[in-house]
Amino acid sequence: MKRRVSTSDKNRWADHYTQKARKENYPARSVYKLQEIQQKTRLIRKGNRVLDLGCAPGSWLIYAARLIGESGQAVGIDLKPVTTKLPSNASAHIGDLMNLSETLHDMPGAPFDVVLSDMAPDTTGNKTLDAIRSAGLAESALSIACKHLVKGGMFACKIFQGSDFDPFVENVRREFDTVRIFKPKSSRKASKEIFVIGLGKT
Ligand SMILES: C[S@@+](CC[C@H](N)C(=O)[O-])C[C@H]1O[C@@H](n2cnc3c(N)ncnc32)[C@H](O)[C@@H]1O
Repeated sequence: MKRRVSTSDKNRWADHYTQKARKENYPARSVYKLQEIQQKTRLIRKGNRVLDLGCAPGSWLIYAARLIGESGQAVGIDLKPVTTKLPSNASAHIGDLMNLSETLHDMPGAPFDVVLSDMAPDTTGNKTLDAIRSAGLAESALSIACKHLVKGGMFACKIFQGSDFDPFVENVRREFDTVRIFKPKSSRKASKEIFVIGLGKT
């Protein structure tokens, strides 16, 4: 018989990742989504230059900085400041990525080996509207990746599934050798979020 998932079960689940993040000194449990993506695709490598779009509060940035080591460089951008202390090979900048693409040429580390986007809109509760906004952010991330990735570069991007999801995947397919769609275990089952991964910028 199927067991209903109670609110307390959901809270326990959330607590598991929150507590693990706290123990491992990450400011957010979203780090485990990138960790799963990394285990599946080996997206980020030692010495890489990584651009992290929507980087606050900074857990992806810290994890990426660990993977790339001292010879690499991780640069993050977000509407909000990152207040967590970052390692010396990582930096965070404030900016709105819906209209910042051109100025990214001047960023330290550009052009990049990897572009990540965990950008998400403030959710309204209206799933259709949230998905449209998420797709706008994902398209903006893809356009940044196309302008600022090296040939052969990698891309991983969050999007909420909705009517713009399939066209977005097609747009990524046009720009990369291989495309994978991935729902991490650490992502809430009820969440519409999913990751589109582009391997090998053409
Ligand atoms: C889920 S959080 C990212 C968490 C981050 N990956 C981490 O592990 O710490 C999503 C972020 O996207 C950012 N964001 C949303 N719209 C943005 C925009 N237009 N420009 C820059 N950042 C944006 C939000 O401010 C928010 O911090």
